[in-house]
Amino acid sequence: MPHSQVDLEGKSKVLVFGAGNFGSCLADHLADSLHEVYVWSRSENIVKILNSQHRNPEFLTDHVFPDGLKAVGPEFPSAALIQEMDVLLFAIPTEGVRSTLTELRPKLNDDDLPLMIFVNKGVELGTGALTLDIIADTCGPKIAKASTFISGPSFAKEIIRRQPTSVSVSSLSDDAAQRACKLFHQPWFRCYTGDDPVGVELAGALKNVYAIASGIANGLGFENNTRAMLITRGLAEMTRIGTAYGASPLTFLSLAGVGDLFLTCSSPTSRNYTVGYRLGKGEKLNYILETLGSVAEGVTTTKGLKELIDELGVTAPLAIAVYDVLYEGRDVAERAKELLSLPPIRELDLPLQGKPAQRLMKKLGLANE
Ligand SMILES: NC(=O)C1=CN([C@@H]2O[C@H](COP(=O)(O)OP(=O)(O)OC[C@H]3O[C@@H](n4cnc5c(N)ncnc54)[C@H](O)[C@@H]3O)[C@@H](O)[C@H]2O)C=CC1
Ligand SMILES: O=C(CO)COP(=O)(O)O
Repeated sequence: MPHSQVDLEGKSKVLVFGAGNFGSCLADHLADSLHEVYVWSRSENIVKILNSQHRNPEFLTDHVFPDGLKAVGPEFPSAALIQEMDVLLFAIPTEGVRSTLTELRPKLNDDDLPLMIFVNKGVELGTGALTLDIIADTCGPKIAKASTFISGPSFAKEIIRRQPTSVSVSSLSDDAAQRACKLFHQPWFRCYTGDDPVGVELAGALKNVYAIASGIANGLGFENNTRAMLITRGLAEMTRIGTAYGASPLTFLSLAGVGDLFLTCSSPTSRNYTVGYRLGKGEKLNYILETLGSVAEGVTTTKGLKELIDELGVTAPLAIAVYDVLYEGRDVAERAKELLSLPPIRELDLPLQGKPAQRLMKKLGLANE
């Protein structure tokens, strides 16, 4: 039976790309549900220790992984292994997606394509591209249209302890979203399907920028009222950007939207919040990134977002302020003071345009010229 027809309520073969915090935790979740799971790491040490001691020496180091979980690498997985898989799950930062898919593409069997699921939360540096766009460029529209995006309030450190968690599972293909949902859904990991991957991707990427802002505010000594202001005005800004892009405004009220925004703006478990907090305390960005030990996608996303905001012509004072602090060397306290001195505006205003998403849908053959 072709992999695309495999009923994922049964047991599936899954290859996870990336053995960082999120890749390891999702591999653990799926192996625990008795799927046959392989995780690829570029680190020889991680592969060795995961296979011999069922531990990841760099991420989630306290956790003992299921015996059935197998690590592969550091070489890129072989065509033979890839073609055996029902599902490929990509848990690598957005900056690595294009090169990974370029290497993967010739190894795929076009007559028997696996379900492809992406969990990264960012826009590509230099191009501002969403992952859906990167997939279309590297793998073509057929694979892009069937790709699925999982996003939502989901700290790896809590999933690994089976804290009840919910996520948005979105794809242009309802069948693919349903299959991904069946694969992951458990009482402690509830999945909600949807058909706005553009909105889900934008929400997941943008919330990281506002998490940096929230961390900065807390680092500067501001408390709960200020955080609530940032979350609410951040949501208005995200929705404005997303709607101008062509996403549904409702997506920003989903788990991938306000759910993840609330989570990452409120907790030091968030790496993006932590980057902001340390900036607010006066540390230098380079030093923070060198010592963080894990990716904070919001830092690169802020750069791509600035270009997108300019292109769309939307008002996004919080995102621009984060950009100024990260990339223009602006002093955090001074920049916060400027934000607080802005004149009042109408509270809710959504421009309905959507040209980038329309261009992307045309590329995928889903919209008329
Ligand atoms: N940690 C979390 O709680 C969550 C993370 N995410 C997203 O998942 C993605 C991965 O995040 P984490 O696993 O937390 O990051 P991490 O920093 O813990 O691990 C990233 C992993 O990707 C690998 N990697 C980096 N560049 C690569 C490349 N070019 N090719 C192949 N592998 C590469 C690294 O070696 C590492 O194993 C990010 O986009 C993040 O926003 C999403 C939800 C929750
Ligand atoms: O996206 C996340 C949880 O949903 C993780 O956030 P950080 O990348 O800021 O740690």
